Amino acid sequence: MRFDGVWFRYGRRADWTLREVDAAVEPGQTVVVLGRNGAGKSTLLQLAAGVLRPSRGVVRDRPPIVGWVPERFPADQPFTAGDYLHRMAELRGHDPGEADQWIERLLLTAHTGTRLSDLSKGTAQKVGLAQALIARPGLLILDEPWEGLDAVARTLVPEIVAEVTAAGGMVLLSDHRGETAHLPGAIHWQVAEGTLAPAEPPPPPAHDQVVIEITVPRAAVDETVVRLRAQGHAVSSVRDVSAPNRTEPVPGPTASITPGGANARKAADGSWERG
Ligand SMILES: Nc1ncnc2c1ncn2[C@@H]1O[C@H](COP(=O)(O)OP(=O)(O)OP(=O)(O)O)[C@@H](O)[C@H]1O
Repeated sequence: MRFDGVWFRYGRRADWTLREVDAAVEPGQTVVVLGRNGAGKSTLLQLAAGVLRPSRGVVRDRPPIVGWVPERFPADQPFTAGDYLHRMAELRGHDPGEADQWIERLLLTAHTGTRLSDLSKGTAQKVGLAQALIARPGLLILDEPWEGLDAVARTLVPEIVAEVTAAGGMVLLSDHRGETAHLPGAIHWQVAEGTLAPAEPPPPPAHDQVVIEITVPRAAVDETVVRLRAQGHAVSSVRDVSAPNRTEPVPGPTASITPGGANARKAADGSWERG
């Protein structure tokens, strides 16, 4: 699917929300759209979904089945969650029972008899996700899929994304808090000032990280730091167990480490010298 010279504004006299967007998503690819609040991420996703039409330019080669999960599920509908999902399965030409696998997987069984308007935000989001997946989409569009979800459901999102892409589908999702940093293989786009550009993945949020302490022989310090960094881990310091209060920062991702490397020796003032 590709955006071919796409421009968009919300009214004839409004400022352009997006200008000259040229970008492509390949089958099996996950694209994370980054950008601050109001940058135009949802607008871009709705153009991809076909919910909005470009003011100029065109979106080409959109897969025939699109699953779109808006940032807020429109819960103002006169159905229970179960009725709604069974009807959506039917509308999409599937057996209504096919909704049940998603009801179970997304832990919605206890909520099937609840009216959509009485669901919590997170549960309503899961109903929105289920309706998109029932369709077996070739393009799955998730607008801030982490918002409002409980811890269990949050872990399901990367799993589901991986399944859709493994089946050759494309996934386009927005993330203003950088929570999707660890979606393996995803590419990133940044929307800013109305334009779209490729971006580096943001670092994982601090609350999503832990510190693991490991102990290695002194002779293996250099090699261990290099290997851990090559595996994508952040190594920030090395502590000498014989001087527990002395912690040496490890400069730069490629710089050699302190203290001192394999042949280091301790100086009289307690600092480490290279051997
Ligand atoms: N229906 C609309 N009519 C007019 N302007 C709109 C409409 N929807 C969004 N906008 C405006 O377009 C701009 C981009 O909005 P959009 O929702 O795409 O941003 P976003 O990056 O998704 O932000 P957020 O993270 O807050 O959802 C904003 O200035 C917003 O106020």
